[in-house]
Order: sequence, then C-alpha cells, then structure tokens
Amino acid sequence: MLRLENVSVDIAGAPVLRGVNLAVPPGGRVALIGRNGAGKTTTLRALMGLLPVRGGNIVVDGQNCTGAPAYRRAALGIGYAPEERRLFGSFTVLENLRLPAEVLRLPQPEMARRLDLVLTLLPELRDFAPRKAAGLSGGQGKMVALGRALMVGTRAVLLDEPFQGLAPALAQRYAEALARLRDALPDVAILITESSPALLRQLVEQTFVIERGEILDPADALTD
Ligand SMILES: Nc1ncnc2c1ncn2[C@@H]1O[C@H](COP(=O)(O)OP(=O)(O)OP(=O)(O)O)[C@@H](O)[C@H]1O
Repeated sequence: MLRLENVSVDIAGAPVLRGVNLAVPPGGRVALIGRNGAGKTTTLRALMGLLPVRGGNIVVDGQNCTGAPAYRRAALGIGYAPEERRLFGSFTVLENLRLPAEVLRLPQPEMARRLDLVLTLLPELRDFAPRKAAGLSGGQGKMVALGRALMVGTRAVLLDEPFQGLAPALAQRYAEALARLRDALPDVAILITESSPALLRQLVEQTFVIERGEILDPADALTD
C-alpha cells in the first residue's frame, strides 16, 4: 500500500501540494487526473522522495518513508517513469533498462530475471535494445521509461503522463502494454497521471482528481 497522508509540499516558497491524501492499494490501478500545473508531477516526486515534504507522511507498506531518500523507495520496489523520460542518451536502451537495478545492486540472476520479464511484457523493446537511447522517438522512449520503472517496480510503478504527446497508434500500443502488465503482474500497483481521464477508463479502478494542489472530493470531481 502506498499512502500520502495530508502531504504538503512547497516549491520556491509557494504551496504546491496542500494536504494531499491518496492511497494506492497493493495491485491497485489508480489514476491521478488534473490540469497542467495542478500538482500531479509534484505528487509523484514527493512519493518518490525527490523533493522535500513540508508536512504529512508518506507511508509504504506500513513503513513511514517521509524523509527517506529516493533510492530507499526504489529499494522498496517502487519504479518511476517521469514525464520527460530522462533516459541517458549515450547509453543503449539495454543499459538504460539495467541502470536502476545496478544502482540497487541487485544480484545478476535477479537482474536477468527482471529484464526477461520486462522484455516479455514489452516485446518491442527487444528490437531497440542495442540502440542508443538518444536515437529513439518520443513514443519509443516512453516505452523504455516504462520498462525501466518495471525493472525495480515490484510493488508499484508511478507513471507520469505517459500518453502525453503520443500519436494515437502509439498510445494504443502503450495502453495494450499496461493491460498486459495488469494481467501478468496483478500484485504490482500502478499510479498513473494524466490531464484527461479518457485514455485511462479501461485501465484503472479508481480515479483521484487534483486541482491547485488539493485532491477534490469525488462528488466535486467532474472528470470529463
Ligand atoms: N521548480 C519549480 N519552481 C517553481 N514552481 C514550480 C516548480 N515545479 C513546479 N512548480 C509549480 O508547481 C505547480 C505544480 O506543478 P506540477 O509539475 O506538479 O503540475 P502537473 O500537474 O504535473 O502539471 P504538468 O502537466 O504541467 O506537468 C505548478 O504551478 C508549477 O508551476
């Protein structure tokens, strides 16, 4: 279970998250919907330990991780695919996939097992595994970022606006990959942000709406 309890975050002295409460159950498929600037990326970055929290708690499987560094969250099995992909352009796709697992010093057999799983779930990654990440299209890069998150995300993956900027055919392939993921790894939770809920309807069971740094009451949250 991932849980944000009354989490507040300031950036450059301004409140960006105001008392956010949000829970993702084990294996849950949860969407966080909000307009540009509403606080979606900040919520994921706070969960990942990539920025300081002013108030509240971040709890992962009962452990309070609020002040813990990002690598500890990754070690707890949380993978993160940022909106801007953040791949290392001079590394191959395979090297990019292996990197978070190497940072966590996973044993080689475990790394090989996870790589095999990722390449089974996202078979198109096999085709560009030897290529430099710098040469990928935006859509291919998003698929690699999903694979990289899955290399360490044994409990949960956090996907920041993965459909943003994808051509319809690629968006369809990405959605199919998420559906395969749901079927093959039912225990891995997914928290996915988007500005519009339309693409996520088939993929999630629960939707939170964020507006100006606050989670709306479901009754007030008109998601269309
Ligand atoms: N480094 C920063 N310095 C100043 N303000 C920031 C910074 N990062 C984010 N913000 C502000 O925090 C608010 C929330 O940003 P956030 O990136 O979380 O929104 P978002 O919902 O993910 O939107 P988007 O879809 O545009 O990424 C915005 O008003 C943004 O301007």
